[in-house]
Amino acid sequence: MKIIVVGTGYVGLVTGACLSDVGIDVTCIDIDRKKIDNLNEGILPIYEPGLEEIVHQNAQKGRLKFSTSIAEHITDADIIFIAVGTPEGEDGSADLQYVLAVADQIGTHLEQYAVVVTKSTVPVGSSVRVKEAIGKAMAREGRQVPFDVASNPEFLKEGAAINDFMSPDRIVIGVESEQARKALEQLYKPFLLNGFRIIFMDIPSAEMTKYAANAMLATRISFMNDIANLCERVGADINQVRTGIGSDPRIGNKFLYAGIGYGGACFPKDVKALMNTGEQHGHALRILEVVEEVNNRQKLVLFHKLEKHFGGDLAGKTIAIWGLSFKPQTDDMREAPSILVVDALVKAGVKVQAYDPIAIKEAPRYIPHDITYAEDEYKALEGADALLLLTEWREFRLPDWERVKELMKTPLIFDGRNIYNAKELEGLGFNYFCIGVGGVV
Ligand SMILES: NC(=O)c1ccc[n+]([C@@H]2O[C@H](COP(=O)([O-])OP(=O)(O)OC[C@H]3O[C@@H](n4cnc5c(N)ncnc54)[C@H](O)[C@@H]3O)[C@@H](O)[C@H]2O)c1
Ligand SMILES: O=c1ccn([C@@H]2O[C@H](COP(=O)(O)OP(=O)(O)O[C@H]3O[C@H](CO)[C@@H](O)[C@H](O)[C@H]3O)[C@@H](O)[C@H]2O)c(=O)[nH]1
Repeated sequence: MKIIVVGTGYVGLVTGACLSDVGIDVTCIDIDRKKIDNLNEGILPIYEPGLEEIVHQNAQKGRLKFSTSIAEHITDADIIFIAVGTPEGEDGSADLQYVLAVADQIGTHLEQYAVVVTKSTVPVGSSVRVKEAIGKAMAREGRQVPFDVASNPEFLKEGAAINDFMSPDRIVIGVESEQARKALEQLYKPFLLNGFRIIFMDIPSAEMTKYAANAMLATRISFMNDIANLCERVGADINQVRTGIGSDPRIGNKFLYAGIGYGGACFPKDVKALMNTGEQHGHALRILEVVEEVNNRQKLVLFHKLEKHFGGDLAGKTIAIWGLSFKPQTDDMREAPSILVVDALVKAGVKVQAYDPIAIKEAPRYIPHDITYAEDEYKALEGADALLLLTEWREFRLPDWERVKELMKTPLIFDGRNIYNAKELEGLGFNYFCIGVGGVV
């Protein structure tokens, strides 16, 4: 079996690497020549735990190749994955231009039957548009080659992508032909050995499943953040409330963590795209409007606590930040709450000293201010009036508190991820604030 994966970002590279790791011959294609040149030299474009090793091993064995040319590699491909970006368009809809450009290329060069699978997150109806774009390109070239389209949305989480791909809870596949169904069943066999399952459905339902899943998870997070803010006001503790409600199997204990709002390459844009689909079909998704509003507000909740603490005047203060990426174990800065927090701090006249173990290289592309990027977490604390914990990297969990206190001008901590223990820190002489805990605020 031979596979092509078009788009070599977080999803495409993980998909290509993991498929090659079970023995399949994979070529990853990207329009970005620098990315491909680097990959051919063993340099990865992203940070994802465990990915580098898999890429190197399989590239060495000749099972995983990288190229900029669909034309050169499409000849004997059985399955072609489209895994390019679907960024937010001006009106909030998913921009399909990259997906359709790939479809055009496929139609231009396809020589024998293949299944064209959309892995990118795309609105309902996109597979129809992919099919049309392929057909149009074939007509332009004066050829007719049989092909099928399918939808196989990806559910991996950044920072845990390899495990999510290798041991998926489920694989969702939308098909409209038996031949496509068989090809994809065969492809995913190696991943089903541990009892995981493929859920086959029609294509529109598969496309909708992806958005519904992300919108549901985003809703849980906004719900918990809203409850957390209420907990602060009534003297309850969101951490205890989470344990209490999470023990009900109908609710479950995952994705219930209050914090500084959801960010990343997916939830913010997918919630907007689903709302846009609703509007286009005369059915406004009112719940998601509020989910988004609560999230936007939550991203600045820590800043407002800090501002309140200093009586509304932050000018001239030095603030340390630990963590810039939108979540731990990734260098991804897309829609990271840190971008808004830094912006608000700088506009309030604050000197920002930030540290992130991995995203520190990527951060300046997203943070348009001249802030200090510290070499390590302790350097960021020098002379700081307060510390804001924005991303719960493991290495921030048990710092040397005595050293932290010595370095800071004032022992004041605002924890945006609730990773520290209020009593312990207060015992050590810190003034501690977190999210959703009455009495601590
Ligand atoms: N990042 C995630 O965790 C995640 C998880 C599940 C689904 N998704 C979805 O998967 C899709 C890809 O997301 P991503 O985060 O991997 O994107 P990304 O921005 O990291 O990568 C996209 C890649 O596609 C390449 N590309 C664009 N046009 C191309 C073309 N015409 N030919 C070849 N390559 C082209 C770009 O150069 C880039 O390398 C999106 O629809 C996203 O919503 C993302
Ligand atoms: O209880 C929680 C869980 C997550 N988050 C935040 O939510 C965001 C997203 O986190 P996560 O879902 O772990 O990472 P992503 O890589 O964005 O993964 C989501 O988006 C992907 C792209 O569509 C999907 O494939 C995944 O299934 C889906 O979890 C981050 O800002 C987290 O800090 C919380 O605030 N509280």
